[in-house]
Amino acid sequence: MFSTAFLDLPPFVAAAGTVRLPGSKSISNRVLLLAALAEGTTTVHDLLDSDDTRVMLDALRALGCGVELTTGSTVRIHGLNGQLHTPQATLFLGNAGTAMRPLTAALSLLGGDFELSGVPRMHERPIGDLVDALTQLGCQIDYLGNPGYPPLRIHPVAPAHLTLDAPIRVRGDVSSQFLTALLLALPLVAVRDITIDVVGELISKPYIEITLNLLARFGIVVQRDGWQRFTIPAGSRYRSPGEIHVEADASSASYFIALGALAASGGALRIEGVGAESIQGDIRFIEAARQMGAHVESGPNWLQVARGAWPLKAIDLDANHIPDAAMTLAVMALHADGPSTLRNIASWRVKETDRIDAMAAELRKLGAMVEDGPDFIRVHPLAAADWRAARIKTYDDHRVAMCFSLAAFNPAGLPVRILDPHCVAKTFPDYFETLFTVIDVPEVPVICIDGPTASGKGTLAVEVAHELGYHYLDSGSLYRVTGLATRRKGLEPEPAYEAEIAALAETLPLQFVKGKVLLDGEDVSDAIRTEAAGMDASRVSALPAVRAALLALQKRFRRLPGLVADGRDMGTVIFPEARLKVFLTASAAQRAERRHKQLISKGISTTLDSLRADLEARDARDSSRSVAPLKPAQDARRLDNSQLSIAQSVEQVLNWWQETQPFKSS
Ligand SMILES: Nc1ncnc2c1ncn2[C@@H]1O[C@H](COP(=O)(O)OP(=O)(O)OP(=O)(O)O)[C@@H](O)[C@H]1O
Ligand SMILES: Nc1ccn([C@@H]2O[C@H](COP(=O)(O)O)[C@@H](O)[C@H]2O)c(=O)n1
Repeated sequence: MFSTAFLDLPPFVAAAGTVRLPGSKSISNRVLLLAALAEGTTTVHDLLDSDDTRVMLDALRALGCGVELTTGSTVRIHGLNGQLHTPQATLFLGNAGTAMRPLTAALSLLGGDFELSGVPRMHERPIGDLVDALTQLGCQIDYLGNPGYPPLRIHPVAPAHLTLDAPIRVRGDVSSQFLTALLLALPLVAVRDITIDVVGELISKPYIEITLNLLARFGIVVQRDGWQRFTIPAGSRYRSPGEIHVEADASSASYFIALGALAASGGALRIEGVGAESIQGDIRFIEAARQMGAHVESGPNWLQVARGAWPLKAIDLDANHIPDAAMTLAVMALHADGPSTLRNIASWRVKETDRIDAMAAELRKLGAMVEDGPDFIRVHPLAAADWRAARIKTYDDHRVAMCFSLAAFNPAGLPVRILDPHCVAKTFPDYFETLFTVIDVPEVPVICIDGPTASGKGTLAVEVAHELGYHYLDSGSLYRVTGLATRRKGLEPEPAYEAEIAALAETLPLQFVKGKVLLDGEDVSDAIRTEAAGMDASRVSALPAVRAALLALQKRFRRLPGLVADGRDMGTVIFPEARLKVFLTASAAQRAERRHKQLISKGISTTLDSLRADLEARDARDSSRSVAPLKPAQDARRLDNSQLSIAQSVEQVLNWWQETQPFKSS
């Protein structure tokens, strides 16, 4: 997961391969609540691990429900059998509508004292229609902030005081989650038939189908009369199915379906975990994608997508049945043969953010012409010359972030910057990592930082990599480990043993794990950091065959979203095409002093004079060797950090990097 302030996506040219998607958020949170209310233990497999499921699990624990995390995505829930062990709790539900709405209904009926709150955006998401419906029943709920919105206080009500004989009326035209909440909760008190009447045209019907389907898995068979009336039969009781598997998220599939439809070549994109027989309404995104020209094949548990028509065909769609996935169509529409209109999407305005406003604003940043209204958005195609490199604001909305990652696929070959990429944690924490496994880019960005010993290259490179979310290559550690392996083999780091040492380097059993360097499984991080090890590294690094042996390994570090590499020849030999090369220096006196402090802090005793002599000798050898000598690349930017703090050096390099990017004016 990327927790950086932004993530830059280089332009995509192709996509191919296989992705396995995380579990559906809608199914995960419904299943968790049903399992908690049911009698018996439910083992939930393939549960989504995300912000929204975590708040639901925390809430269930706070309510006294037994939650056992077994393997990574399997959870065992010990059901409460409709009886609360803890009839008092304060629950923080983040921005999870799939937790806030059903828990409000269930806790109002279970009897107890509860306070439910969330992040500020949750307090702007309406819940009044659900509270009104529950109040008709006799539940007692107070608004602790603005009327009609969380936070809420729920007071205990005895079941005998609930009015269950008249139909409960609930609005269906703002959010289908209100009806879902009632359907999930009312079996708790079904001593007689309970009828729910939907007022207004029910939106997002497929989500209600998921609810009914899952209720049936837990023993509750709801009678449905069209989409206006639902009856929970008297005597309904939740019974655990024992084991239940969560399908992969069909809305998340939409980004990869779109990618397959957009990618020019590279073969098909296969999506595993969800298929044509999914119970999720958003699977119907496939129909819309096909309408736009995507070539989609499907099986029970997989999808395979390739580009069909190109440009894509413009679409005019009532997207009420696929509200979440339809956002992806808005980005695909940039590549269509005319304006595309998505209608009947008023619910976008009350989601994680006002999604109509958000999509329109960010599409305009890319250069697109967009029209929008209370319940529609119309997106005009974008010609290659009109695309702009944009910084995409994500509004703490996972779907905005994921949709706009697709803007990195554009005919102008422009990158896209996604601000606050961490918001994908709501439903797909590893979204970007998954994306990077299937896309092809013309150039993975690299920043090279070369310079003499103890100039601060490693410190600077690690910080810059951290800020950008890039990978990091400490190339010196490869020579250091080679030097150590040489000694352990009883060899001298001398030209006489060049072939043997190169053979060692070629097959180093080396791993980098959580900042540690492992040689054949042994943590050698400290052993390679002594000055003697540095000197051995310098000796082996002067051997041409050793340098050649380590070449391919270093190049393999260049992976998306980018790399910061430090060493002596990063800019001159390993990545000569890098857009930013920094040659970092500091006076010998400063460097010796820094290294002295560094070693003393690690409990290694040494003297300033000997250190300075050692580092000067090492620099002299590194600069004078015949292959890949230490020297600035012709196009390197020089940075003398003798008088700079680490933070100032980092800022300078990030500013230089910024200058190489086309985001300035957006
Ligand atoms: N700008 C700076 N100001 C003060 N101290 C710094 C600065 N940059 C780095 N240092 C400190 O100098 C020491 C050496 O830095 P670092 O290990 O990053 O150097 P290096 O160039 O990677 O060394 P080597 O080439 O030997 O691996 C560290 O203790 C680090 O905290
Ligand atoms: N790209 C590189 C990196 C390092 N070396 C040699 O390894 C020695 C140790 O490197 P540190 O950065 O960890 O101090 C260094 O003195 C160089 O001789 C190299 O040749 N090329």
